[in-house]
Amino acid sequence: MKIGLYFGSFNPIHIGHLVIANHLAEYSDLDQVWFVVTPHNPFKKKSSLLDNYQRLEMVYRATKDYTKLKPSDIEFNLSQPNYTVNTLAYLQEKYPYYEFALIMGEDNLKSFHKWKNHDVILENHHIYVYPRISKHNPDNHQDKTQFDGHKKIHLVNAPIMQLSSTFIRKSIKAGKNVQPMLPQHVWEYLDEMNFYK
Ligand SMILES: Nc1ncnc2c1ncn2[C@@H]1O[C@H](COP(=O)(O)OP(=O)(O)OP(=O)(O)O)[C@@H](O)[C@H]1O
Ligand SMILES: O=C(O)c1ccc[n+]([C@@H]2O[C@H](COP(=O)([O-])O)[C@@H](O)[C@H]2O)c1
Repeated sequence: MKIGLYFGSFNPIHIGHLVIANHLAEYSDLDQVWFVVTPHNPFKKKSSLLDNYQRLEMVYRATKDYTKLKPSDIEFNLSQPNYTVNTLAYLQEKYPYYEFALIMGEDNLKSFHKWKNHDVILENHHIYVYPRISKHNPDNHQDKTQFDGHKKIHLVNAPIMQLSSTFIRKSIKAGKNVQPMLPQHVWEYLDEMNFYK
């Protein structure tokens, strides 16, 4: 079975994440997509981050109606900050019969050379890259990366979703209605818990 791993803070998970994951589960050779909730992204500050289990709960609620999409708390008990190479090694040992691939936006591919042991990741795993307009490159002219044409990197024609968790958090704080940007069950939970206000 081929599993695509979609790593993120998911603070909160939004419909952009869900559309991408569903596209990969339905239109690529991946059998399932796992949302791996990262306790601490090595490149991000921890402030404004909700508790791990609250972010996991939102991912659980967002995915419970989709058989091919699953939440994963695998990084909660691994050492922090969470380096993807370590998580992949742990998962491969725990599930030796599964084939794990990475899912990332093309903006992330541009900084992939800075990830810990990225060469080891590429040696052992395929990466599915979907189009994404970078905050730093809004015209989206295609910068070359050292990974262009790499045989383990697969470009996927998923829709471009211009949403971010940061935008949603700021909007909630400013009293805006964010309901259409979130899966319904996530919005209900978030509203009930008064998150990000
Ligand atoms: N609108 C989107 N379309 C496609 N991919 C996205 C979108 N938003 C986030 N991602 C990607 O999903 C993964 C998890 O996202 P993450 O939890 O960091 O969300 P985010 O919306 O970018 O968060 P934040 O605004 O808090 O930095 C990352 O690989 C990120 O690049
Ligand atoms: O392993 C690394 O060195 C590494 C560096 C930066 C990011 N990551 C992973 O990539 C995920 C998405 O990153 P981001 O910055 O787009 O939220 C994040 O949740 C981490 O799991 C991993």
